[in-house]
Amino acid sequence: MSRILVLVRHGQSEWNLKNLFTGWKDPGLTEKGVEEAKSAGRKLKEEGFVFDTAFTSELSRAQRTLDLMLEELGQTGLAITRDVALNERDYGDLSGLNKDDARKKWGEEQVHVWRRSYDTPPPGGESLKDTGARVWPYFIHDILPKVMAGGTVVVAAHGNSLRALVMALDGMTPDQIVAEEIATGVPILYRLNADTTVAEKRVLKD
Ligand SMILES: O=C(O)[C@H](O)COP(=O)(O)O
Repeated sequence: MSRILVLVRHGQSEWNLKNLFTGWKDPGLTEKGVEEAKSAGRKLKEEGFVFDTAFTSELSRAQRTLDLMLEELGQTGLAITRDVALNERDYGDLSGLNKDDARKKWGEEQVHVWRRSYDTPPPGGESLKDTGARVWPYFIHDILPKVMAGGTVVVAAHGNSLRALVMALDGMTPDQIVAEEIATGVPILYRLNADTTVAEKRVLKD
């Protein structure tokens, strides 16, 4: 019974590099992002992971990251389920704006609240709570049963869709989640107990 869940945020995107709010926009990976994805795959291979199934969002940066990891793992034929529920938080009216320009316009504190608070949505977009309201049910109905069946499951997704998942798995409060950052291309491993609680968590940093 392995009950392993691996979460990976996509590698650096073109808009991460340009420091733009991205949300549901769909830029590709940079060269560095491609390298980060390959390196995540190599780390998982070194650890001996063989996945039973994979999940990703409907955005190409997460899909490409997953494909590159699976190539490194020699698992290109793996079944992949793509679902909009795993997409990045919708950044609404901020999408496409430069993050430093936004700080100049609305102030450092307001922008931080939009980016990291639990329940304050950016204008026209989703709060982390809103993002969780679509990520959590999808996780419970579609992903968790595969893990609980003894599977080894990989999820390639986004900074905030993964913050929502980590919040639930780690039992974090709305205050605690403010400080949680998910790095690009760094696998986060969870091994679950038979009652779905977390037996072990490891972050595969360099
Ligand atoms: O959508 C974005 O801009 C990024 O992927 C995540 O942004 P954040 O660091 O502001 O949450």
